[in-house]
Amino acid sequence: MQVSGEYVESIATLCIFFTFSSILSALLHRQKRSKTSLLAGFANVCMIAGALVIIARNQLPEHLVFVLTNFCFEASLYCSFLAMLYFHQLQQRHRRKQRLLSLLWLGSILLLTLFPTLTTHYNYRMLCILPYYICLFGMMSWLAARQPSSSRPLSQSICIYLAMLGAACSLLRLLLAWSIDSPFPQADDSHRQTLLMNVTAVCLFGLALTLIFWEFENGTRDLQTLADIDSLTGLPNRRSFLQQCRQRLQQGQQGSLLIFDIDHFKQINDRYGHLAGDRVLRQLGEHLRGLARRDDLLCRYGGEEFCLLLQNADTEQAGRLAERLRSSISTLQFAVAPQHTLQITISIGGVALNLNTATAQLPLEQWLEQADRQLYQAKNQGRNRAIIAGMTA
Ligand SMILES: Nc1nc2c(ncn2[C@@H]2O[C@H](COP(=O)(O)OP(=O)(O)OP(=O)(O)O)[C@@H](O)[C@H]2O)c(=O)[nH]1
Repeated sequence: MQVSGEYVESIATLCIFFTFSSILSALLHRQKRSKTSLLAGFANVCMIAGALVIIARNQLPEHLVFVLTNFCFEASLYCSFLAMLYFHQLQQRHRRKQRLLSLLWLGSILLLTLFPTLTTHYNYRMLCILPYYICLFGMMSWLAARQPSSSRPLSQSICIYLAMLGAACSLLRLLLAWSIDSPFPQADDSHRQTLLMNVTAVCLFGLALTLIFWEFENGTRDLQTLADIDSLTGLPNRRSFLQQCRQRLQQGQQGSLLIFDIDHFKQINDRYGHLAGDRVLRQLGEHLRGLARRDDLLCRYGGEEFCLLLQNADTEQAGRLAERLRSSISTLQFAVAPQHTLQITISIGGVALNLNTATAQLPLEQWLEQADRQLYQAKNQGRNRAIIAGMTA
């Protein structure tokens, strides 16, 4: 049986993919079994099936080898495409595109199976299969690029470039194959085609693998958000606040620490219900976010208590800021039910973190205790007031 040089030279590359696939399976086992991971994993299984067909080419009719390998590689590309749709939850929105591309895929395979004479002309063969590759790679780079992301993760960029490279290689293959009117390309043409085919195969494999990493990166980011953010107000929680405060203290930064607490919050819960209380906390969180300066650290410390670390603010500045905060909150209207609003007041206790004094080495917990003591005083003195480290603002 005559064996195309194109296939022989590809075997080494495809064997390398086979090795990579073991790493991939290991990764898949560590991941939650989402549809994206499973489809991307299946894409690589299809690649390996294609590679096995090539390795066993001497035992199979040449025409069958050609049809089977293309079936496997096209299936692999289609699975990667589906994985990307599932990853971005776009599978419902792009139903028509999916149908069109699956028709293109099956159509090209049927054409090659039913009309074996087509395979005697290299350019016709390529015309049957390469438009599908160009379409799918092109669509994948478009899908990956249009996903909004404030800071583009590395996997997203790699996905975009791999898909663009795959589309470019397939287009170049088609252009170069156009003039080859024989069953197989000769010498130089064959080398060029093989090289481009191998690069396309690497793109295919890389895409599926990168999609898995992308999902993994997103998952890690989501977990981090869950660990750091209070789900009711969207503000940082106590844990992440304390962590950032400690970092700032270690860097020797000056500032003041305020703890504030809604006055008689229990009455709001008792009178309007817990959900209304939640609504008040959420709205207060939004107002505080608007009032805090860019470098300040704000958090929901727990229950109806919030904390604010004022960057570079001494006792006097902290007093002024606390007073401004207290008076602006007391004028706001909080919606607790449709067409029902109420006003609240807060009490504030604060302390300046003056690191030039003898207290510079105090651990953060002691600063918090001091601020809490001032808050306790503010409550005892009748609420709706701010007391900063002994001075009343
Ligand atoms: N709705 C709602 N209520 C909460 C939440 N966390 C704590 N609370 C309530 O906040 C109330 C706090 O009550 P207290 O500690 O007695 O304080 P207070 O009524 O604000 O009185 P003072 O602080 O002394 O002015 C309790 O009723 C808690 O159930 C929450 O996430 N949502």
